[in-house]
Order: sequence, then C-alpha cells, then structure tokens
Amino acid sequence: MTTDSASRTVRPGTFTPRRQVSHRPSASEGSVGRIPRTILSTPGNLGSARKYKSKLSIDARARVSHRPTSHLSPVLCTPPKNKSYDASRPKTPTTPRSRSRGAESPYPSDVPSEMDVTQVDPEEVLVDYKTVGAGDISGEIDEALLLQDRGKEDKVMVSIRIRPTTSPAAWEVTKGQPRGIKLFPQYGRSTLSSPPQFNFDEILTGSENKPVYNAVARSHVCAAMDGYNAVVFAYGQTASGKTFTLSGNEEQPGIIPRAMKDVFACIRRTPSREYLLRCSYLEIYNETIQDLLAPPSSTTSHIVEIHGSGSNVWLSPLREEVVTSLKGVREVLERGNANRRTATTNWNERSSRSHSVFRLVIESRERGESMGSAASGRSTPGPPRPPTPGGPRLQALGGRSVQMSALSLIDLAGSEKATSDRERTKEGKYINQSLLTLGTVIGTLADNAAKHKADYVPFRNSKLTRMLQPSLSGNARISVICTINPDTDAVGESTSTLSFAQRIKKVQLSAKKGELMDTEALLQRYRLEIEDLKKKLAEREAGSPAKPGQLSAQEKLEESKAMKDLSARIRQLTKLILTSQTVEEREASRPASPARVDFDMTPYQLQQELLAARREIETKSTQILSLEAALLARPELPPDAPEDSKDRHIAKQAKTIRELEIIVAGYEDHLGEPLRAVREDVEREWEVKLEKEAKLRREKEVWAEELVKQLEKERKMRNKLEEQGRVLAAFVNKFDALGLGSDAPHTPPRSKNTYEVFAERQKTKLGSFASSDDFSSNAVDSPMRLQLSHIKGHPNLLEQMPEEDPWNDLSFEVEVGGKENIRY
Ligand SMILES: Nc1ncnc2c1ncn2[C@@H]1O[C@H](COP(=O)(O)OP(=O)(O)OP(=O)(O)O)[C@@H](O)[C@H]1O
Repeated sequence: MTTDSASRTVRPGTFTPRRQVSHRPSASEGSVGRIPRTILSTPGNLGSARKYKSKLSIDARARVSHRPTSHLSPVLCTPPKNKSYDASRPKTPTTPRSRSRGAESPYPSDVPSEMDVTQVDPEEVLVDYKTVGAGDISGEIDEALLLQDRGKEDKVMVSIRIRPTTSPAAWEVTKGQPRGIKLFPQYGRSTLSSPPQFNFDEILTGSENKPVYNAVARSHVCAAMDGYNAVVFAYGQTASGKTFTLSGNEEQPGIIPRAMKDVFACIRRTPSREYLLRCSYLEIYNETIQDLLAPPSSTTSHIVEIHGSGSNVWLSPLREEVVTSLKGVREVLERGNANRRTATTNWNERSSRSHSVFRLVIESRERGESMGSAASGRSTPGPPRPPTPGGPRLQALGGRSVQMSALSLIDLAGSEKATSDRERTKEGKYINQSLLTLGTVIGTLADNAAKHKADYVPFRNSKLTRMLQPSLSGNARISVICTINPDTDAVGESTSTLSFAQRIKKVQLSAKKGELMDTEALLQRYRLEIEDLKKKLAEREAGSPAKPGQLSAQEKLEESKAMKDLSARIRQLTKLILTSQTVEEREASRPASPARVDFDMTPYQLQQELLAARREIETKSTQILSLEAALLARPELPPDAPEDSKDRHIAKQAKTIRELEIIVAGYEDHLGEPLRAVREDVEREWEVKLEKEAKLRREKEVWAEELVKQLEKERKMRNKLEEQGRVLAAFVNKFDALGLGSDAPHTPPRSKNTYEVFAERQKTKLGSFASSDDFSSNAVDSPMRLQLSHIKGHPNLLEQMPEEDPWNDLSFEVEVGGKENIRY
C-alpha cells in the first residue's frame, strides 16, 4: 500500500447521506470550529491585493476610483502591505518556504480530510439539480455564447489579453475579423521590414473579467460538463495579468471562480444527470510538483510524481477533494492559494513563482429512478472499490454509463528577465526553462500537424509538458489566453508571447467524450441494441413480401445480406449477454478474489500480482481440464438426484433449447427462405438472358453462312471472268492468226470481215481453239497487235475494266469448251 492509503488509516471517513448534502455543513462548514472564521469569511481573497508597478490606463483608473475597495486601486505606486492579504496568502520568503505548514498555513495542523475522495463513499456525495443552491449558480447561461467556438473544436482557441496601461502603447488592435494586433512601425526592430502583425480568435482589452471569461473559457467549461477534457491556460510575460485573468479578485472574479459557478449552473440545468465533482490543486515549483491541498499534518511528502506515459498519465500521491457546493470549491481554492508560492520581483509585487494547476474531475451518469446507493444498488457487492488515481470513482449502475472528464485551469508562471536576487534568479531559470520546453513541444506539435509528420515531441523535458501530454496530444479542448504588456519597453517579450500564441494555434486537437461502462451498463446496452435490431428485422420482414416484384436481383441480395447481418448481430449480442451473465453469476457466487487489483500499488507490486495471478490461472486451468474430463465421464444428473435439481436441470435445458430455437428460427425465417427465393429469381433471370444470347448466336451463324455463300459466288464469278478473259485473248489471237489484221498499209476489205468469220466459226462450232501458246505465236501479224501490246503491259487490265465496258456494244456470243455460250 502506498503512503496515501497509510495516511487514510489515520483519517476516519465521515459519510453523510447524500440527500442531506445541501443541508449539512460542507467540509469547510464542518470544520468551522477548527478553521479561523476570518478565512472562511473572506472567500474572495483569491486575487486580493495584486498589483503591478506600471501604470493603469485612464479608464481602468476611472473605474477603480469609483470602487475604493478595489484591489486594482493602488496600482500607481508600490502597494502598501496588506495584512489580511499576507495572512491568507503567504509570500515566498527569500528561500522557498518549508512544507511543514503548521506555522505558515492558515489551517491548523489537524484539519480533517472529510472530503478526501478516498474517504467518502461517492454515492453519498453526488450533486444534482436539487442539491445545487441558488447561491451556487451564476444565473442564466447564454446559449449563444456556448455555441461560439463549436466550429473550431479541432483547433486550440487562442486569445490575447492586453493589460491596460497609461504609458504609450506599442501595439494597436486592428478592426474586423479575425481580430488582429499590430506593432506600430516606429517600435519595430527594423524600419525596413514591415512590423509584425498577428491574428487571433479574440483580442481583449480592459479590466473587466466577465467578457474575458465569456469569450475564452465558458464554452470550454460547458464542453467539460459535456464529457470532454478541457484545458484553459494563461501564458505571458511576468506581470502581464495571468493571475488576474485566471483568479481575479473580489471585484473582478477571474476564470476559475466563474467557471465553478457555471459548473453548478450546468448541473442545475441538467435534471437528468447526477454528478461527482472532485478537485485537486498543485503547483510546479523549481521542477517539483507540490500538492497544494495536502493536509499540513501529513507526515508524508507533498511531492507528487507523474506516472504512466503517453495519453495515460496520472499523478500520485495527489489529494483530491470532493466538492458538493460552490462554497466547498471556494474553500479548496483558498486553501490551495494560501500554499502557493509568490514573491515580490522587480516587475510584480506578487509574482507567481510556480505554475499552478487547478483541476476539477467531473463524473456524471443518468439519474436512476430511485436515489441512494441502496436503491440503485452497487453492481459489485462488497466494499467500495479501491481508489484509482485520476480514475473513475462513480460506478456505472443499472446500465447507466459514466461520463468522465477533467477541466484544468492553469496559471503559468511568467517568463522574466534576470534579476539581482539569487533565489528569484534560480526560480526564473526553472520557469524560463519549462516555458521554453512548452514552446518547443508546441512548435513540434504544430509542425507535425502542418506537415503530417510524427516527429518526436520532447514532452519529458519538463514536468509541465509531461503533465499536459494527454491534453496537448489532442484529447482535450484547449483555450489559451496570452497576456501581454503593451508598453514600449516590453515589445520583445510581447512579440515572443504572440509568436508562441501563433504557434499553438496550429496544434491539432481531436477531443473524445470520456465514457466509462461497467459490465451491467454494457449488458444493458446490448439488451437495448438487441431490442432495436429485432424491431428493425421485424420491419424488414413486414416490408419484404410487398416488395419482391419491385426489387431487382441485386437489391434482393442486398436485402438478404442486411437481414443476415442483423441476425448475426443479434446472435452475437445474445452470446455476449449469456457469457457475461455466466461470468457475473460465477463472480457473485464465489468469495471476492484475493487478487483484486489495487490501483495504488507500485508497478513492482502489480507485476508480482500479475505473476501470482498467472500461476493461479495455470493451476485452475489444469483443474478445469481434469474436472471437465470427469464431467464427461458421468451423466449430467444421477438418476437419484433430488427433484429440485432435476427441475433446475430441465429448466436450464429448456432455456438452451429456446435459445437455439430462436436462433434456428431466425436463420430459417430470415436467411434460408430469402436465399432460396433469390437463387430462383437469379436463375430465371439468367435463363432468359441465355436464351436471348443463343438466339442472337443462331442469327449470326445464318448470316455467316450467307456470307460464305456470297463469297463463294463471287469467287466463281471471278474465275469465270478470268476464264472469259483468257477465251477472249485466245479468240483475238486466232483472229489475228487468220490474218484479219496487219501492220501493213490498209488493204481493201475482203469478202468476209471479222464478224462474219466469227459468226461462221460459231456456226461450224469451232469450239476448240488452239492453246494460248498457239495463238500468241501467231499474234505477230495480228491487225490488233497495237491493242494487245497495251494488254500485255497490264496483265490485270481486264480485271480493271470499267463497269461501263465500251466493249459491251461489240457484244457477241462464243461457245466455250462446247458447254455454254458466253456473251461478249
Ligand atoms: N487587465 C488588467 N486590469 C487591471 N489590472 C490588471 C490587469 N492585468 C493585470 N493587472 C494587475 O497587474 C498586476 C500583475 O498582474 P498579475 O499578477 O496577474 O500578473 P501575472 O502575469 O500573473 O504575473 P506573474 O507571472 O509574475 O505571476 C496585478 O496587480 C493585477 O491586478
């Protein structure tokens, strides 16, 4: 066990029935006898008597002059020491103050830890709309304000707050959207280059804290109430107004007190949920994390360690206080602030010498029908579960899941120049170093986001960045308010603050709602899902008989697949429920395991536990195997078994049969039938398609046959023509051989001309002409030689004859081979 739990043993837990929370004295009230009344009666001392040495603007002065009690009034000179202030918030002496607070803390050393979260039953300290008193809320929340940055949820919201000044300002705010801030050219480093200009989500001026809260923090507070982690932090040069913005003072409450009011306002506006609120407050001083709420009497160290890595980081030992009212929160804040380290520096009368983190963990769940732990019933019997540092305390009951988120409000120490004081110089070195690391981390994250890289981010280089790792890595809505001093002698620091603001704007976020479920909640979710799925299945079933004709095969397939999916999911969920119930039954029937995990254990202890658990599992597995073998070897129930166990067995079997029947019926109804019908439809559709294709093919074959015939005809025709050509040539040669033509001077026509001879030959059936060789040898003297020479030079001339054959007019018939007459 850790020191934390050791300390728990000396602090008896005081449980108060939950319904009485609003009526019973709160932690602070309860200890009135021990805590000085002066402290309780000055709730607003969070930001009391803060001053800075530079002058305020005229309007700020005018405002404070109307309020003589305002803590902003004595700004024109170094403030006189304020006794009550000193008493409530001790300043750091020249060396860091001792952590044994008996002397310094306003709280006596025996302040009980009544609201320590480890000492109360969470079910007894829930807050809901009934328990929130009218004084706990800030009035109506403007819905429009909550919706303001909804569109920028994946980006860090970055705003600038310019502290009022009476000196000439080096910066001017540009008009329009996005809001810009520009350095007057005369204050730029070089007159040649244009002076820097920056654009941001908001640029705020003046001393009013309400508009600042509304603009930069309200939507983030509401996001935290909605289940998202949210971080608001102030960054800037020393004395630029970070603490004034975060904590403010009685006149001008800052972001923290306003946020707390809104938390309770939100609870009051949400009657359907109940909440468990717990807060912690720490500071990082000289790279050491100190618990600002640790009880002064505690002998244990106040040094808090960071455990875990990546997005799973937690702090331990860290005291968390349950708060049930605004008064309770205020008391916690006062106590923490009283322990914070501040000191007078050259620039700030009360400079924060550390980074402070106020964290509110919000757990909530739907309200049950009846209230109280007995009515709602714990899902796990026995004593409350061991505390989990940073983990859930509220249990998911009756299927109601628990939403868990954290709202972190961070006041960073301011960057500063060197000072003559050695102690301040050392602190300043640590402050500057951790701010530098924050800048590097932000720069790398921004670069990674812009260039889609995954470069190593040096979170571990400082406690601050390591602690902020889960949020900076993306799982939080972040709002940064950068405070600047507009004076001309702070241009360098302001420019560096604005560059940091510019870089952090590029960091990519993707906050997820934190939801926790226990077995019962999961089972309930499964049951609801099954109901829903069954309804859907029934609707589909009811709709499908009306549709079949209208659906295409594809649609039917999809419909069948959807039904199949639904049935599969129902089966899967039913199985999950049965498995979980069996596990739960077994859990309930056996004594609590001695190996139940205590989350306060050290990693070594956990490892040992793990080894022991593994060994036990092995032994149990062997036992199970042998038991199973024995079970198989004997009948389920001996014949002489008692009647009631027989009945139980029968009931169990009947239940299994019913389950199987449902599954089988579901399969048959929703899977078998539609599939068969679909298959038939598909087959029918394809048959028609096939027939069409076959017909088309037949038609094509006929066409192809026709084509072949046509070709054959053409080929024959061509052969015939060639044959005719040859016959004609032979005829002409013969004609010449008969001496009916010569190159000699024209002889008077003889008694028979060519046609007559031809006709005569035809008559005497001179069908067998001499071979072409014959007639070519005789062709020399042919009167048609001239024309033949043309033909010889162009063997294909006959083929190329124009369709309008001039020889047509000279047509005559000749008998070829005694078979048929050919017309020429
Ligand atoms: N906007 C403002 N209007 C009026 N007064 C302001 C404003 N901002 C800061 N101040 C005053 O300036 C002084 C210094 O402010 P504050 O302590 O908040 O600075 P800081 O940035 O937290 O400094 P450090 O980093 O040193 O802690 C305080 O007295 C505060 O009241």
